[in-house]
Amino acid sequence: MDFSALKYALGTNNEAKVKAVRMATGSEPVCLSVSSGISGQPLSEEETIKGAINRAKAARLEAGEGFVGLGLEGGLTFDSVHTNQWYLISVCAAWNGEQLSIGKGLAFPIPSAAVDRIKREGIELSAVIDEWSGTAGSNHRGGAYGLLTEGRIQRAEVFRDAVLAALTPFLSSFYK
Ligand SMILES: O=P(O)(O)OP(=O)(O)OP(=O)(O)OC[C@H]1O[C@@H](n2cnc3c(O)ncnc32)[C@H](O)[C@@H]1O
Repeated sequence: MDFSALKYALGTNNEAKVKAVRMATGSEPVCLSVSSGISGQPLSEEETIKGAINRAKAARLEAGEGFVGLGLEGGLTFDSVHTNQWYLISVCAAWNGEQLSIGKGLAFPIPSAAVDRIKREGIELSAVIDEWSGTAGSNHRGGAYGLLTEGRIQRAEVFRDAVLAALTPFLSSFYK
């Protein structure tokens, strides 16, 4: 599969997300600041996927016909069935004008203390992670994955896998 054969319009300038697309496709996306059309802090998988789709479609619309739109969205989801635990998910939507594809990256458990603050104070996950890690802009770098795994997993790597999952049906002959 030649991922670099396609042209990509990415619906953000976020550094971790741009890096993820570079790693997944081996090419440089056109980056466009578009709206996700959802809340700043998605609190369900459904809303997270919706934000990714909105970004992918808006990016392609702005970039034009020859592009595959990519929307990368991070969000939280609660598992009430097995673990009573919140998870961070990283989703990629890909839209080529005809076909929509969704890739879901690693779901990682998020401490309830973080989610309690998000709900109580109306802040976003990045604010909590910035505070806990003593840095700014954590969502452009390792993110919550980086902090919680002490650098073993980076946000860009999780999104890279989500991008590969979303794009593979466009490129692999197994899906034809
Ligand atoms: O610049 P954009 O593309 O908007 O990216 P973002 O990181 O600000 O926003 P997302 O919509 O992907 O994520 C929703 C919120 O969750 C936060 N978030 C998601 N994943 C995170 C991570 O790994 N580390 C820290 N914050 C994260 C993020 O910063 C937002 O406040």
